[in-house]
Amino acid sequence: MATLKKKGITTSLTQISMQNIKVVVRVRPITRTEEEQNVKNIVKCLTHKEILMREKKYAFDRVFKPTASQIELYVNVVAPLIKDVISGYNCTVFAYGQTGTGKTYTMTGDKCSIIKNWKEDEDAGIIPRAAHHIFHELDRMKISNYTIKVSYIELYNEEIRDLLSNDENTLQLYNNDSKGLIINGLNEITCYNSADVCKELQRGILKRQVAPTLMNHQSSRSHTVFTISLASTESNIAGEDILKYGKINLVDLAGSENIVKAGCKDLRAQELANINKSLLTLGRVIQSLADKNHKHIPYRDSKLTRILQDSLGGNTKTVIIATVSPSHTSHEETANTLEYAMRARDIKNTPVANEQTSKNQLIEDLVKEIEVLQRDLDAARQGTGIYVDRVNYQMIVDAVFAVTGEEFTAEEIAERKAQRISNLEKAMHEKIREFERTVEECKQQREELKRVKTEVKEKEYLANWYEQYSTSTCEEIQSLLNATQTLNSEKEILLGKLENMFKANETHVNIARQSASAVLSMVDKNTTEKDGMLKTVIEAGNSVRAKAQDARSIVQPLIHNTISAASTLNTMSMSQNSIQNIVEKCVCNKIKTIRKKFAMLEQLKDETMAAIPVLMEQHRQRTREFLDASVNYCKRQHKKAATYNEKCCSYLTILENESRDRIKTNEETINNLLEQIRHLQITTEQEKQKLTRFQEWKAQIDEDDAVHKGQLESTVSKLNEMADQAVKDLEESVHSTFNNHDKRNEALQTSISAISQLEKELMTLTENLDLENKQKAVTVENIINTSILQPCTEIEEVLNRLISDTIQDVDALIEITSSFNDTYRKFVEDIKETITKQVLEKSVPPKHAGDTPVRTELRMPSIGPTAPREILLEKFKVSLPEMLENPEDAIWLDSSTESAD
Ligand SMILES: Nc1ncnc2c1ncn2[C@@H]1O[C@H](COP(=O)(O)OP(=O)(O)OP(=O)(O)O)[C@@H](O)[C@H]1O
Repeated sequence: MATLKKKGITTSLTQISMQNIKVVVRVRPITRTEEEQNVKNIVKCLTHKEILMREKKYAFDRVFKPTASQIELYVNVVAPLIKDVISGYNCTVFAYGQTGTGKTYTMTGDKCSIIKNWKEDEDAGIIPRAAHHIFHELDRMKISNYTIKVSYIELYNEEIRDLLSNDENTLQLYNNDSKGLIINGLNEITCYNSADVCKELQRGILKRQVAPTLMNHQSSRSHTVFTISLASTESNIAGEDILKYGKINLVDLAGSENIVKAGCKDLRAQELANINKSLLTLGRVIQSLADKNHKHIPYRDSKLTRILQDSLGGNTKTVIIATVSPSHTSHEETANTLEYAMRARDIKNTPVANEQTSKNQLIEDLVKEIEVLQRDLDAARQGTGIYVDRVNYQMIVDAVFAVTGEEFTAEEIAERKAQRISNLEKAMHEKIREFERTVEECKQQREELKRVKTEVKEKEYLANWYEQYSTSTCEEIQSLLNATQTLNSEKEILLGKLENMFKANETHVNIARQSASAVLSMVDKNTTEKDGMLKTVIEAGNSVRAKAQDARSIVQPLIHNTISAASTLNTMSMSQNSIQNIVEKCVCNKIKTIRKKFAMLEQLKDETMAAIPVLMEQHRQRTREFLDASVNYCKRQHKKAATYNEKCCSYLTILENESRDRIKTNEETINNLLEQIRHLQITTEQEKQKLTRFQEWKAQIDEDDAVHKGQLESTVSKLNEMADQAVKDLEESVHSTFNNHDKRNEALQTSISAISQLEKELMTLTENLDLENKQKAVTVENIINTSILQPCTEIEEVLNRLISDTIQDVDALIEITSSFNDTYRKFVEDIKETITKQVLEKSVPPKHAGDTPVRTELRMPSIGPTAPREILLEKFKVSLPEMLENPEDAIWLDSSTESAD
């Protein structure tokens, strides 16, 4: 049995000031069909509170343009009511308007799917959004002890159907003094989350009466009321439990238009009359409520108004959403709706919260009521007729007087009392039955509580185990994933490095090879080209080879390292693959197990949730803690990862630096090698140039030598000629001496002076030649010393050899010259001696006048059998002037004496 009214007797109400019910208007956008029909837009939203239609302005609490979203409407209209519901108010939101103007769209939304967040879901209507909002708000306010129930009824053809019930029976409405309006047999489904509410809504929608109309292909012919009721308990400062009851009725009315015009041709007359009746009565109720002078409000004329009685002029907070079409074709219905809504604005409600009542207070109230009834019962038992206890009678009289201000006659009072007593008797019996039922329920609940407690313990244990298990599993998975990630990233880095190292090594090896081959080829070339440079080049080649060896020795460990790194990487990738497989398997298994456990736990959780909301809170708390712990754990992991990353980065930097240093060293080595090769090339070039210069100088020296030789030869030939001439002259002079001693002497004197002159010239020439040769030798020596000795020992040797040869030649020349001088001097001395002897011997004056002087032959001195004729001549020429100078020293040959040579 469900109630649509708060529990009157046991709940006292706190009155709040009266307030007008809130009326908002929502204008639907023009539909595609309407667009195709080229309908005119006759509705204009002037401000967010004013609307204009056919030059008439209407003001409402809020006007929503066709572009207004579902969220915008909800936030402005329904969201403020949710807190009131939690505080214990009854609230009603109903959508009123012509068919096809968006009542159902506004209340449930087009899709009516389960929503994840009331603030975010775009399409959701008021009902699913409000459901999520209530749960969210309870969670936010940390209210854990609550029960949420939903009911969904349809009012069709003046019959009430339970949309959440499996049977098709219609439900009966009746008024209960204490409980207000009761819909007998209505199902109230307990929901534990917003998804449950949405599921129930979807279930109900499927049962709803819909039929196509010309205006809406899925037109609702019925009125529906979806109610979410909330009962929550809070403890006050005294430690008493405070109960709060609040609910929200979400009403989707049938189309307010002329049904015949809307195209419902297949309706039976009764149906048509009933649909209109409900709406007409609603209109009249609104009209009456708006009219301050109107006393009778025809709530009872239709079931719709009976159900909505408390929402219209009662203690409920009410909002009417009037939906209209902007099309000119619906101008009449739109005008009606707007007029209707305008009238509804004048309705005043007196919203009151179901005062927070403690359980003890509730029991106290019940006990008092039972006492009153008990007294009446006793009085009735003691006499005939209808008896009321004196105290009760006085209370009744006081109450009646307080209400009407009239006094009644004893008969009237007796009649009323009898009526009252019979009512009270009925109520008492009802109460007793209810009390007994409550006691029974209490017993059952106690047992249930026991069972649930043990279950809770079990589930707590299971939850703990699951928590621990899931934490450890999560940690394992996380660590495995981290390890995999680290391995992956390390592998990537190492692969990158390996590639770079391979490239660098390749380049180094190529460069080294090229350098080595270039150097070797150069060495070979130089070796073949210049034997002289062989040693140097070999040495240079050796040093280059040594450097290349060094480079190789640098490169080889790198290659070795690279290969070992590659093999490590291979091993790592293999181990990583195996780890990945293990992880995947492990993760799959774990996930399966977790899923199974989770499903099991979900089931257990559902049961637990149903039984004890406290457990829910504990569970939530634990979950929160677990989440906090997880977040902390994640943070810690993040920190660790960051530290590890830093370490990796520093390690990488070190590696990079090392590699860079190695590359630098290699580059430097290679540069040095290249520099050396370049230097060698330059040196070789210089050597070549020097050699060429040297060859030129040598050629020059040879030329000079040849010139000198030629000069010498010409001098010698001249001397020979002169000597011949001198000999001739000497012979002639000797002859003339024989003829004329004086003349001869004079001639001899002339010859000797000429020879001495020649000798002097010869001496000068020789000296000059010596000097020149010495200078050239010095120059050559200098050139050799400065240019060749230093860079190339082989060239030095060659040059030394050449220099020594040249010196030897020069020395030989000098020696020859000096020996020639000596020989010549000796020869001259010999000649002198011979001539002197011969002169002394042969030039003995004739003892007698007229004696013919004896012709004596002048004999040449012997200089040994080996002396050539030229040398002898030279010797003679040299010694001749001396001889002529000192005739007494000349060696004269006897005319009879044959020359020995
Ligand atoms: N504000 C709106 N924005 C977008 N589409 C809308 C809007 N209002 C209504 N519609 C669309 O108009 C069509 C009719 O809407 P709906 O079924 O909600 O009308 P209704 O007033 O409930 O009609 P009925 O009284 O016949 O049940 C739907 O397809 C709906 O998507």
